[in-house]
Amino acid sequence: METDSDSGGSHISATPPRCQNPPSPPPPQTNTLSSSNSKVRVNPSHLSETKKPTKSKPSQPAPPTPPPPPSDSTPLPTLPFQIRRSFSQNPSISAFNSLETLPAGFCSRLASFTKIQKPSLRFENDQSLPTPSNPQGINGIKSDAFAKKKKQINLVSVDVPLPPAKLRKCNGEGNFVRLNLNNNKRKFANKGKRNKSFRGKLSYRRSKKKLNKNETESKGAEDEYGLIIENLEQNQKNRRAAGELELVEDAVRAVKDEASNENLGRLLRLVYGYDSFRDGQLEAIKMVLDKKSTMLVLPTGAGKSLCYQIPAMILPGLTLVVCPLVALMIDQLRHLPPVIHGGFLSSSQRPEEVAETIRLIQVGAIKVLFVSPERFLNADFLSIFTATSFISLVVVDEAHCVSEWSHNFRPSYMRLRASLLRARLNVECILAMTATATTTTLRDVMSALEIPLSNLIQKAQLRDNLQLSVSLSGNNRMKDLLMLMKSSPFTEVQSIIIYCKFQFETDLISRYLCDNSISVKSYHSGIPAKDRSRIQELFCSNKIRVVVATVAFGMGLDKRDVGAVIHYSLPESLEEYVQEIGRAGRDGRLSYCHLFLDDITYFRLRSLMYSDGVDEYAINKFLCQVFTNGMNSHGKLCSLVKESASRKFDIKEEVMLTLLTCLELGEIQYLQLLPELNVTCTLNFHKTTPTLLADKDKMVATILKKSETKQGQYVFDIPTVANSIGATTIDVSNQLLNLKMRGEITYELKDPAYCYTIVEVPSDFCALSAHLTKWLSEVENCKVRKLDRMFHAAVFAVDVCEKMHGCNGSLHTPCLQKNTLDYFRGDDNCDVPNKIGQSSPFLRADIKVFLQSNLNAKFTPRAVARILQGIASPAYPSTIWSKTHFWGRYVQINFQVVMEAAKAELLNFAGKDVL
Ligand SMILES: Nc1ncnc2c1ncn2[C@@H]1O[C@H](COP(=O)(O)OP(=O)(O)OP(=O)(O)O)[C@@H](O)[C@H]1O
Repeated sequence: METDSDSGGSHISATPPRCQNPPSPPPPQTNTLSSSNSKVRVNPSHLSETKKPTKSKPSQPAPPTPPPPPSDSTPLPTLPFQIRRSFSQNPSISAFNSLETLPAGFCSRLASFTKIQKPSLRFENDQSLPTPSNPQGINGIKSDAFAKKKKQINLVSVDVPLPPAKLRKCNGEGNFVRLNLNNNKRKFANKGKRNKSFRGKLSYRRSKKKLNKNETESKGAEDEYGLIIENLEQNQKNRRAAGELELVEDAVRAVKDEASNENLGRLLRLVYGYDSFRDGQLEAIKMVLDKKSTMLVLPTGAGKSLCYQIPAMILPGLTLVVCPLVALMIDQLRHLPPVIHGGFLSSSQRPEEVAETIRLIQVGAIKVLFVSPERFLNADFLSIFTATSFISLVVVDEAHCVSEWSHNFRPSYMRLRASLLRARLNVECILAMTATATTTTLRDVMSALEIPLSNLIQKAQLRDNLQLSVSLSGNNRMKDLLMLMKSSPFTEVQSIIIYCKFQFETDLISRYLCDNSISVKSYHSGIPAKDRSRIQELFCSNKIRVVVATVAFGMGLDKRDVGAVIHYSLPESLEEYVQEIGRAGRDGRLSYCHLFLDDITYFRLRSLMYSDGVDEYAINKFLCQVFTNGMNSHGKLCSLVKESASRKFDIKEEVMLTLLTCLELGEIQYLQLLPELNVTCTLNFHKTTPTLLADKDKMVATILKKSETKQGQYVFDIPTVANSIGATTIDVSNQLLNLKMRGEITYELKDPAYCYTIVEVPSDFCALSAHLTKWLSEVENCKVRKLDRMFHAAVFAVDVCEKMHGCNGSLHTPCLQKNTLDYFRGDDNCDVPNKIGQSSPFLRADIKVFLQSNLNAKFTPRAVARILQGIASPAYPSTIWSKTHFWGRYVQINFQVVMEAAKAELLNFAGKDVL
């Protein structure tokens, strides 16, 4: 089985990899929704399909064409941020972005802002502005700016000001400038604002246009008339906005004077248009304004974002929001109310975009900044924050990711420990937010972030408007699904999300539903990002009724009227279940959540829970490589090429990262991680001969010494060169870029690697490997327990509860709610009965045959057990090993039992690597 990247960025103890290899289509069967078939026999053929090869293409050297040298006078002439340079000529505008510092005469300046804003409102449609056909535009904005603006989601510009109107009712339009750049400017800028009479005039204009096709004179007059109306409309809006902004200004001042319920309520009404706070919101906002670090646990869709947005308006410094996924950041950014200027930093941005965002932070033009936890590896990022651009609040969104006992642990979240935040960023207050955390997870998160137990705000983690049901399903789940979709209440529901475990399933199901006249699209991380956002857009605008998706869909999706969520496959934990059903009924209306339960999915998922495990022996070898690399080079740069190391030690890349992070952030700091880098450089010289250039440039001289030459190209390792000249990898990259800009060289980088410097070499490798192995195995067991709890809750609903807890027929809301809430509130460490087999009479014999038929291969017990359970690993990829008919044959037997049997059989084989 191949890993599917739809794990939402999860790592070792998080969501296990998704399987991409399709099982054989289920044979036709007659069971219906009610005729369940819980005793599913495992059919090995379902588990041994051919896998899609994931081999990466060897990269080709770039054609050696030197780029044209740029002009000195215009260093980055075509960049979108050029548009905003006028900011520096008008420093007062920066104040606009901080409600904290709104100047007294602010509103009177609004008129001049709108003068600038007018062209930007018309940016897309106005022929006088740059378009692909008119690249220059009246303002001389070049076509590149036009072409690139779509990408500039975080362009919170200071001379393209806030939207003049729309202070009331935050409707997800977010910051105007960002939305401009999302290609929807016009739509958003005017959305819902034109009054009836204006619409009437527009349609009058349109119909007139049709009638008088050739009457150009009257058309011109009509356009002029339209423009006058539009300008009047705009002026009115600006006046309204000025008035409303003044009110917001007043309300902010009032809250700063006294954070009373009344003052906060007024601000809520003005900025969001909501009448009252929801449960938990006011409490959380007040705690944060009191600078008390807080743990906030509210159900999905309960309005957690507002709990940092309001403080961001009041607090003097920046609010830094840490999000696990870029998509989530962008989504949150879009949902900021227009009065709060936001930005984000991510590795997907171009250096110029990052530089511009940093500049805006430094001039105080950004109030809320979204970053990924990986950003904390970057020394440049940490150095942005100074006495003038300081952080008032750090928000840890999806805070459960901090804990390895959560369903979605991310090692990079370990970087968010309070001690580190305080030491590096001088952070006073932390707000941690989640919708799904067990007591164990909460304790862990609060301890890492040093949040006192008394500062926990926790409300029930399930909303009452979700009607929950489960049904057993056998071999023809697709047919069951179709029947469900064609029955009440699902037929009446406008928007439905169907969650599947594997990418191939989403495509298969969406084809099947399409064939049965249902408007549907599939969504998973294998689909190009552009298409994914299009699908999300179509779904949000009700142009597609159903989305069949993996876990990749939904995080941050705030479509209020999703009426149903169907789980085609069992979720991996109750946390995942709650997150996903939480996409339904965000408008508070009754919504339907159905789960199909089948044993095969459970067995397969349970096997996958073991795909991250590592043997002590492998960890020991890994540690040797990590530290022997730099035995004599304390403080020097070291790197570990991800792909080759992963294959060599048979450890997944995410697990290697987890281990390295533990070595950095554990009790003893053994190393310091640096940003990841492509470390192998293949370089061509163009203008000057290499030796002549080496005479003038120390780095080039070192490159010549440290390179291998292949067909006239110089191939070298960036950290090696950096170490030799006593520079950082960033310095080397910058110098290379500089030479490239001068037309001297072209180069290509490959081999993504983890980079680090060694702080201390461990004194006892064996003890350290034992410790890390034990930890990884505890994390693995925790994941297995979570899956068992999910399975148990679903089985209980269909098999056991029968009219207990008020359940009725196929509706299981009371018992599922109870089981879920008990799980979140109680001890999640306890084992529950499971269906997994503990022995098989043929197991040992099959292992023996398997080993005999693969005498040339070297196996560990774990490797054998993985193959028998159909789990791919870096050294035993499914492309090769799924061809054996033993692949996945023992998926229904406990992994540990299979591993023990493999160990015993391996011991009988002399010459094998037995552990
Ligand atoms: N006091 C309120 N009154 C009415 N609607 C509100 C209120 N607070 C927030 N909302 C709305 O509720 C919706 C969900 O808010 P938000 O996205 O912040 O939820 P969330 O708790 O972060 O959910 P998730 O965990 O699923 O991301 C938004 O549309 C938001 O505008």
